[in-house]
Amino acid sequence: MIHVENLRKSFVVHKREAGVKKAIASFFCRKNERIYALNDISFDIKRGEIVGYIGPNGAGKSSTIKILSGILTPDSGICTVDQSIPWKNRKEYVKNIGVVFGQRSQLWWDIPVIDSFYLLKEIYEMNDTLFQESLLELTELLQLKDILKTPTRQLSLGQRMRCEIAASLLHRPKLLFLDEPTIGLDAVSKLAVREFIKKINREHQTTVILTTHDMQDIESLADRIILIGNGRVLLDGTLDTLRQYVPKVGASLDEIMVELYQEYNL
Ligand SMILES: Nc1ncnc2c1ncn2[C@@H]1O[C@H](COP(=O)(O)OP(=O)(O)OP(=O)(O)O)[C@@H](O)[C@H]1O
Repeated sequence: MIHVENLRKSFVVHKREAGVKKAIASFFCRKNERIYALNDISFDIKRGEIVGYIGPNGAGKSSTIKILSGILTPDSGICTVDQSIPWKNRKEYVKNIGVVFGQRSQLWWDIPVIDSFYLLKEIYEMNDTLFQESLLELTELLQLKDILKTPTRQLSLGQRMRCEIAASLLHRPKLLFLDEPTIGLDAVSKLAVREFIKKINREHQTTVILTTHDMQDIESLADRIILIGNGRVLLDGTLDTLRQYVPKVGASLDEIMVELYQEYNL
């Protein structure tokens, strides 16, 4: 379903120097530097998989998700999702994907959630029957009934995240990108989100790519883990593969990650 080969992405950033004098000098004479967010990433993902895409801060996880969802274009490399190139013909492409960025909202801030859903219906060009079916299913599964008429800005984080996930799935995409979907959620909301992800994967064979720093998300959801660091794939396997790398009896997944990051100098 997803084929990624030798993907590279760099950004040109303004180089800032420490100290007031150097900061003033660099204001008049800008020095730029190129940083490599993705440095040769390759992987394939099959339909129906739940993949945990993990790595330390700045590893390149969000950049990959942005390329896969067509928001960013890479410098070079191949990236296809069901034969489509994500950043080409985006209007059609987005009908097949759902995206949740835990740190950002795709809902309109000042209007009731249900109105955002109606706007998304138009954007995805959904027919009335499919929209009503989907809305009913998601409202029930994510317990949205009492919050649909509330403007997004008045929702708690947990309520908003349930609405974000519903918004990403209204048009029944085959592929779902979740970028830190449980960030800041309490234990009850985290469990509810995890259960919901398992359910839609099981019942609709939705392929899920999940980035998170919460190793319990990974433990509960991911069949497969792709660990990246400094824009490269460091490990691609199951949780057991990860555990075998650090054969320390009784080590938690967080401890294993710390050891791995140290081993790879991340
Ligand atoms: N728009 C941008 N302009 C400049 N640099 C960027 C931009 N987006 C990302 N980067 C840089 O690319 C690298 C990878 O960033 P990215 O956000 O993909 O990492 P990440 O693995 O998602 O990190 P985190 O876990 O902190 O969210 C970082 O060094 C980051 O500073």
